[in-house]
Amino acid sequence: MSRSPARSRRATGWWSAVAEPVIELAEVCREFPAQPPVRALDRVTLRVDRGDYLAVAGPSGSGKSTLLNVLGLLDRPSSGSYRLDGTETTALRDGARTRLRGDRIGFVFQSFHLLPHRSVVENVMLAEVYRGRKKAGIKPADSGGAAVGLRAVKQGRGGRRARAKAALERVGVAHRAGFLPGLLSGGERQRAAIARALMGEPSLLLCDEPTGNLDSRNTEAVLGLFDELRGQGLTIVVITHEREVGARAERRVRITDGVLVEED
Ligand SMILES: Nc1ncnc2c1ncn2[C@@H]1O[C@H](COP(=O)(O)OP(=O)(O)OP(=O)(O)O)[C@@H](O)[C@H]1O
Repeated sequence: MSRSPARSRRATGWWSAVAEPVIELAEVCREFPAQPPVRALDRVTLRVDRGDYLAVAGPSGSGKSTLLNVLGLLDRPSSGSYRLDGTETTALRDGARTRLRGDRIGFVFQSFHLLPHRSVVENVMLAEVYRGRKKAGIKPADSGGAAVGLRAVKQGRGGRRARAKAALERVGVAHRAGFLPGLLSGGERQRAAIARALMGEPSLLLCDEPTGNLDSRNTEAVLGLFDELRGQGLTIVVITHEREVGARAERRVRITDGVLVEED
């Protein structure tokens, strides 16, 4: 589906004057070999603009994880086109896909995947190691917020710590930087995991049931954070079974048997 620039201007922020596509899926199919073959995504067409906040719902087995894997460049469509930030991804080699993923996409999962014996700030710092951004001379994508200056980047490991602290600041848990994850509440842990996802200033945050392990108060804190991040120009896609999470999103789509339909 294509969306008018006017519709995207509902979001606020300097970046929203012109709608700028981050995700463009066109007629994407993903089939898995089986007898008969499973069509987990069936001609999915979807455009998500910079600063959009999209919730994806659907019954078990409908194709949500497959969609997330395709959007996250963890899996390739069997056919169709996927442009991410203007780059056609389907024909890219594995190395280029990995680099694009590391530069542009942050992932948030239901279970926070924080290393229990590393402090919160070290967990966030590790994101850069895994992203292969150790040298980190790369200019962050222009999503505003906690971009740290070149001086910090040049400080090597110290720069990484400064960037991690800035990311923790951005999500409101800088005061827990030196703690082990086990001492944090569920909501604080998820915010730390979001800080880790924000390292490298991605343009797209892909979230799989991000509030599935949280009580209502912590869910509210994470949803408030998503609102803020979106206001800073981050694009957020959330897979969720939870009605209240879907209700907070600007747009909702539902997948049934691999077919994606936009809801009102
Ligand atoms: N690697 C695979 N090989 C074969 N079939 C697969 C594979 N991955 C997914 N499928 C099938 O594709 C369909 C969509 O699966 P998917 O995991 O995307 O659903 P989902 O909506 O995320 O489900 P859930 O909410 O239960 O996690 C299902 O029928 C599933 O069995």
